[in-house]
Amino acid sequence: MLELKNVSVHYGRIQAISDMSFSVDEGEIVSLIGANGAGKTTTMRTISGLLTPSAGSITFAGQDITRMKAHIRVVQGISQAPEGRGIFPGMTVEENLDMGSYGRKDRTKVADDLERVFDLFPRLKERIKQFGGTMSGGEQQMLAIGRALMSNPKLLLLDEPSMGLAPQFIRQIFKIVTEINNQGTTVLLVEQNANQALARAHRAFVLETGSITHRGTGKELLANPAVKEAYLGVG
Ligand SMILES: Nc1ncnc2c1ncn2[C@@H]1O[C@H](COP(=O)(O)OP(=O)(O)OP(=O)(O)O)[C@@H](O)[C@H]1O
Repeated sequence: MLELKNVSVHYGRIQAISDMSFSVDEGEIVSLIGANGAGKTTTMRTISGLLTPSAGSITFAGQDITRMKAHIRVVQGISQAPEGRGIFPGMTVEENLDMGSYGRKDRTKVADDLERVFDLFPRLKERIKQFGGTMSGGEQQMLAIGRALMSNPKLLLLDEPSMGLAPQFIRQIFKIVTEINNQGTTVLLVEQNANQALARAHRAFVLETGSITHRGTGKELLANPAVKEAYLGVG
């Protein structure tokens, strides 16, 4: 479904990603783990089209999207719930979700997608008229994921969905990620919470200073001694 080939990304002269290659198959949950500054967010923003690679190529569903504009990628089926959520604080839950379906003409299907979001996150339905900015961190994360689902993506990009959340919300968010995937949406997940991200992933990659250093199934990486020592808090 998605393939990055020899991708490099620069911020001016600073190289954030070096010669990165990986793929995501349809139906998978793929996790990208790594420390602060490893390049996880840069990778996500490059896939969603907010950054352009300085080298390499990205294909999605058989199409070269390396230089495609971000809003066209959304129409093609790539949607991102960004790091830090990025919801519209002065808009209600309903308006935030509406923004996620902006421009879609298939309004009957949009109504079905809204039902899907409310089934996944009943809390959003209860709070439909509440302003986004007054919701708790966990609720805002639900709203960010819900809004991303409102474009009916084939590939959902989740950038650190567990960041800053209380433990009960973290468990809930990861459970919902699996549920979204079971419903047929392919997921690329970026996380510092390596334990959960690997446990939920079909395949995973470890990113260190802009390069992939380990790859395997989620289970393999959970059992890998080097990954355990560096990311899972056990020797
Ligand atoms: N706008 C920017 N300008 C210059 N350098 C940047 C910019 N954004 C990120 N970087 C640098 O690029 C590298 C990768 O950053 P990135 O945010 O992708 O890492 P990350 O793995 O997502 O980290 P975090 O978990 O802290 O968000 C870092 O060295 C960072 O300092």
